Amino acid sequence: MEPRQELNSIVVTTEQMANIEGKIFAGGMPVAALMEKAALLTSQRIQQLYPLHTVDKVGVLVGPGHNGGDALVIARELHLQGYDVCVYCPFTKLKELTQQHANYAHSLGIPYHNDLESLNHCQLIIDGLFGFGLKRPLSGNLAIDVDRLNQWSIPVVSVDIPSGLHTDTGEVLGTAVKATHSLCLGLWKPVYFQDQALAYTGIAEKIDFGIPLKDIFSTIPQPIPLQLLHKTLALGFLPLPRPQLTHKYQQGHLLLIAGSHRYAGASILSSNGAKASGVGMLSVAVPESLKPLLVGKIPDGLVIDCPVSEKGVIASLPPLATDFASYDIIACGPGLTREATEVVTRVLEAKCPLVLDADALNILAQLGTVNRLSKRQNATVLTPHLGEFKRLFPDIHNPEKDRISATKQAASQSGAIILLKGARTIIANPQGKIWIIPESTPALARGGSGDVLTGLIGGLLAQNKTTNHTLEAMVATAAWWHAQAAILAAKERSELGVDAGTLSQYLHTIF
Ligand SMILES: NC(=O)C1=CN([C@@H]2O[C@H](COP(=O)(O)OP(=O)(O)OC[C@H]3O[C@@H](n4cnc5c(N)ncnc54)[C@H](O)[C@@H]3O)[C@@H](O)[C@H]2O)[C@H](O)CC1
Ligand SMILES: [K+]
Repeated sequence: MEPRQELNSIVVTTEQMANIEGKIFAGGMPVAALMEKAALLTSQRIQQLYPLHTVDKVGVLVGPGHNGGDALVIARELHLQGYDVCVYCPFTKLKELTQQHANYAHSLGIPYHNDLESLNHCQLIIDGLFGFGLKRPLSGNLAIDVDRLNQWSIPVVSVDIPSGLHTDTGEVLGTAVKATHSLCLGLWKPVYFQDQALAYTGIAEKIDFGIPLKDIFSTIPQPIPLQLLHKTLALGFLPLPRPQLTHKYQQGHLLLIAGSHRYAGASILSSNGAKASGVGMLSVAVPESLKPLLVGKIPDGLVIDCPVSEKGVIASLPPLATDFASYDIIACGPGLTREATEVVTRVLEAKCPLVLDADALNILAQLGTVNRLSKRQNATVLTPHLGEFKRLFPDIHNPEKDRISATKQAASQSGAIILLKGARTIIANPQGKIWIIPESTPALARGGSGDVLTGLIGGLLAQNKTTNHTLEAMVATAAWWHAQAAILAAKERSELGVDAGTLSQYLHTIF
């Protein structure tokens, strides 16, 4: 990978970004020159997105800090290129450099308006009110202006981030600009991968304005703490290498424990996810009454029939399933129901890595033993959605307000690898390494798609003994693969056409 391409996968916090910036300035780069570099490239991108023949009148919102300075450089450049530019700056006191750009824009004859309403004839709005310097909520007339702007149907390009969002948590501070496009300056910031901010960021792009690699890599620790798993990286992990000379057990043996009378299909869907991973051997433990169904649907799986309770739930695991040493990985949970306490208690005694999903998570929450997972001999992977996450970690308040930090905290306190499902799925290990899946599709918000993921994760981890990838990287890779299959399926069949069965059939098509 080319060195600057690697930057596409790095996400930096506000503090790290400020430190990187500090190093650039300490090295002697003039502040004004850095702003000029960043804002010039941003204005060029805006001209590509909104060429002069399609857009004529551009309104520029200018804030008091350097985000406002960027906006004024953009205003100047667009004006020089022939756009009909006007400015609205609802502040009297500006940072010095911003004030200088304001004076120059004024001297060029760019008109300044005293109210937002005067910009409603524009065909494009540039939002340069606040960037990563926003510390307190928008209030008063400023908040009224932003709410008014959000009611217009004029495209908005936000510079660096939509004004009003917290750069790290993605929280809306008072109110925030709903952008059509956001042009993130230099390096990706967490806000772009926090679910709560996605309604505001629009189409997001990064503008690489040439931050020296040495300043980046001397600031952020190794391994990179917060990383995006995009195609280039994922295809470094996938497909897993398969030696010429091998046999089925060498390619991993997964035990899947799933299903109940009520949720019979979950065991089939997770088996299909596991099969798509290419796992060498798949054993599936299901209620005995489901065995004929499973044998019919998963003829290549070894079906283990388990005693069933009156409620149609696996009552206990037979010896074949509790011979834990036979398995490289156990994945447990899809469709079990919350009654299968015995199963989860028993499976926690296994020494191999364990993937727990769905009702296994709810049972784990009931058992109250989540913070003792670090005592297990091998890794545990928990794959909650937000509701399950809240039951598992009730002392992590409002995880939706900062999903990245919440996932990191959960991994640290439980000693497990946590995969928090969402529009931007987050994976954290107990040491603080975080992977983010940068794209997905709402087509995945559908019953059964999580079951497919559990099987896929289990199947990939079972084969991981032939590689030296970290477990969390493989968990993230499974989530990336799952999302990509859904994106492709949605493209070919529409979002409505991505039921869980279809999804599992698309898994092998992405390569
Ligand atoms: N990353 C880089 O290397 C570069 C970043 N650039 C741009 O600079 C901004 C960050 O600039 P900064 O001046 O630090 O902060 P802001 O412009 O976001 O605004 C801070 C400014 O606003 C005041 N303020 C904060 N909250 C409020 C509020 N609720 N109401 C009113 N006023 C508020 C605060 O007191 C400050 O005065 C970054 O995002 C980039 O756009 C460089 O130009 C290029 C290099
Ligand atoms: K902004």
